Amino acid sequence: MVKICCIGAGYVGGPTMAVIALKCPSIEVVVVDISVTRITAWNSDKLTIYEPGLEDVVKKCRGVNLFFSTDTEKHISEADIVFVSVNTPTKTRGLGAGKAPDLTYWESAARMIADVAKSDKIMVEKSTVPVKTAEAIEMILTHNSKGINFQILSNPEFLSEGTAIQDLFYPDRVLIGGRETPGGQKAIETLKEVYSHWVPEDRIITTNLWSAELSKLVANAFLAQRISSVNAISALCEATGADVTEVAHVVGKNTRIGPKFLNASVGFGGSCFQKDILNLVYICECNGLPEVAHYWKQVVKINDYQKTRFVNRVVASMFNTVSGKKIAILGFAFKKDTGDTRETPAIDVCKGLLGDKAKISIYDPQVTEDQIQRDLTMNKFDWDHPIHLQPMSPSAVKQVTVTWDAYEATKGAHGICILTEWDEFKQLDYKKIYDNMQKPAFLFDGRNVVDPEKLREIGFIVYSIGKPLNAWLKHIPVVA
Ligand SMILES: NC(=O)c1ccc[n+]([C@@H]2O[C@H](COP(=O)([O-])OP(=O)(O)OC[C@H]3O[C@@H](n4cnc5c(N)ncnc54)[C@H](O)[C@@H]3O)[C@@H](O)[C@H]2O)c1
Ligand SMILES: O=c1ccn([C@@H]2O[C@H](COP(=O)(O)OP(=O)(O)O[C@H]3O[C@H](CO)[C@@H](O)[C@H](O)[C@H]3O)[C@@H](O)[C@H]2O)c(=O)[nH]1
Repeated sequence: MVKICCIGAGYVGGPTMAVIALKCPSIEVVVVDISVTRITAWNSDKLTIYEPGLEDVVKKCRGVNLFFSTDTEKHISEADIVFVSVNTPTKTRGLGAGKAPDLTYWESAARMIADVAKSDKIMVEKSTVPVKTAEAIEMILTHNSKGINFQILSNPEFLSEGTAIQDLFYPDRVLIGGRETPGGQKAIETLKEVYSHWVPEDRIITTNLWSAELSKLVANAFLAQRISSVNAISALCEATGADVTEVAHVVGKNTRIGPKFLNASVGFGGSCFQKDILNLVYICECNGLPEVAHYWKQVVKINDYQKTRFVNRVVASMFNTVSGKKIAILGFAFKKDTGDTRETPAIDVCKGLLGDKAKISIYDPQVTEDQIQRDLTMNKFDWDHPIHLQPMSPSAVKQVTVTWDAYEATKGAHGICILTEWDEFKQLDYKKIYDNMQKPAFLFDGRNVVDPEKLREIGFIVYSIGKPLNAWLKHIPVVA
């Protein structure tokens, strides 16, 4: 029986390995992690992450051919294929701080493999890493190999949170990069065989190692660039009376552009886009390509601009101050159908409003109070380290309350900000909400989930990203 071990039981390691186990009953899959809490949760009824469909898959395979363990050494040494799916955070200090990825966890995983391996292994890069990482890993492995043969493959993951299981069941493509040597090609074939259990052959792309590593960064950069492009246009729409939804619809009808990923928003979030673009920027700089670096940096800059613009719009509209006012935040996760808050725009918006002394009341169907408090007190990029290495939140932010009910969160509020596009926010009784708010009642829709006209009929002053403005908002200058 082929044995797979995956190092890192996070948002990628957990779901990808669960799907491999489900689709390949003849393969034993063990997911290991240094975090005891995470492994305990994976072995319990309350999985460590919320992802539609994941629980079903895990329940079907756990204890059969899918296992979660902290016994890293044992399972690495027994495995034929070792996936590495650990964190690759942005460096916070030293060379490349604020841009380059911190490969500490990667390197320690590679050293662990070299230490405990007793037989030949294929090591698969599942984490998103800078191009040429495989070369560094090869060096660590071969210098410590004790005669063992290691083949390194790059097999970046393209799943999106909230749709991870569907993305894994029906991937647009699976990418496998390897060395162009007979050993490298044989390793590619071995991994290809695993995916062939459910992925059609024409969707499995094989390339050289560097193309595979780079393609992952570029794919994310292109996706994020689309959002920054439409978000930049949203500002122009507000200034001119055009409607960004209509503009995006028209533009997306061009088959060369396509309709997906053109929703204007308060900004993109998530653990990947910003980190991966900064990584790309750093690689360009290191390769003497400052113009290319500058080009991609703008995608992140526009995203920051969009978040600041949103906060300024809220404060300016509410008579230039939110001091002492209750602002309800609907949605804290970085997108719907996930409880993940990494780099969520809600953090920046809340911090901006707190900076103006607002009192904030937050409701998100999947995010706990503890998580929100941690997010609002943590420094930039600290969130991307294994949980047990993250700083504890020193003291709760007192001006923030968290509830499990949208009506409670909005009761007595002066304004509402919608920051995640949860479907349930479309169905709320906005008349009831309006009746329980201070007047004038403001609503700032950062995800374009509500119908602004209907809400204006109720009496709200509504701001929707990139849409024609209320008469009141039109005359208020907003400086981002
Ligand atoms: N989250 C996504 O949607 C997504 C999608 C595609 C790619 N990626 C990439 O995949 C990688 C992992 O992302 P994630 O979201 O799963 O991160 P995560 O933080 O959820 O999980 C990483 C896990 O690795 C563990 N870990 C770290 N060092 C370890 C070690 N030496 N031994 C054992 N376990 C160790 C951590 O404790 C943590 O549980 C990143 O490079 C990310 O960029 C993420
Ligand atoms: O039209 C859109 C689409 C998305 N977003 C926002 O963009 C962010 C990222 O969304 P999405 O890409 O759907 O989720 P991720 O889970 O971050 O997935 C991205 O990052 C992963 C990690 O690398 C990749 O594997 C995926 O292919 C890539 O889509 C979220 O805040 C979304 O709300 C918008 O604002 N407008």
